[in-house]
Amino acid sequence: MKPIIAVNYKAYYPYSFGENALRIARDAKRVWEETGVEVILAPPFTEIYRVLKEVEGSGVKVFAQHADPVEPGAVTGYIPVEGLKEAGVHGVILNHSEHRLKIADINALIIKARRLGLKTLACADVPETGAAIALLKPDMIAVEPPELIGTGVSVSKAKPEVITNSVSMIRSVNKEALILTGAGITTGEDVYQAVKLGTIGVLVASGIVKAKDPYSVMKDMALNALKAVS
Ligand SMILES: O=C[C@H](O)COP(=O)(O)O
Repeated sequence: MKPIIAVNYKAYYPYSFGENALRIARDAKRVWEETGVEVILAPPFTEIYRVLKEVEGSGVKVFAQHADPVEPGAVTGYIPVEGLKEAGVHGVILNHSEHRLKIADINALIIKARRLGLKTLACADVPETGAAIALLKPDMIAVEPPELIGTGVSVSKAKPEVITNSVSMIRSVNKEALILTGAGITTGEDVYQAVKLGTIGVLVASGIVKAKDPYSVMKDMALNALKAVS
């Protein structure tokens, strides 16, 4: 199975927006072409259109960072899944630590996304919530200890037990979901360890989005992920 590098742009300024957002998209396309690793980009809502255009024709997938548990209609400022589908994304991140959802809403959003043909990447803070969310059958689950997010101290090195426990707890209730991890991942070595510990890839933000050369970081992560699965 191909390893996955999922890049959450978050809303870093100026890194996540405008020309910078496009640069990361071009870099991702190059990494996908050169390594065949599955690359997922999650730009801010404002950048979805141009990032999608930039990666068109490649294997790079574009996800939204969030969807609101609302039906389309008089819901000013909210983003229903139907709107994301129209925007052309391939999938959506749900329940990120910085944008949490109630479990009932995660369930409803996963069901709706599936009906509309969108993939779901659901996040959890600890292995136990990862297993609870696994019962809802998202396509992917990323377990990320919130205290390590954005620190540059990787979950693979600081809390490897979070990864191994996540894998065993999630697998006890769901044999199919793709398991990712994240928080503080900055190097290829971090990715190598995460995959060796049982995941199929990582969800990364600052280590790529704020890097001087996002291409080199992404490429190193992709090559290490491949080395770990071989
Ligand atoms: O969605 C990504 C995670 O929150 C990890 O963020 P980070 O790579 O900046 O630690």
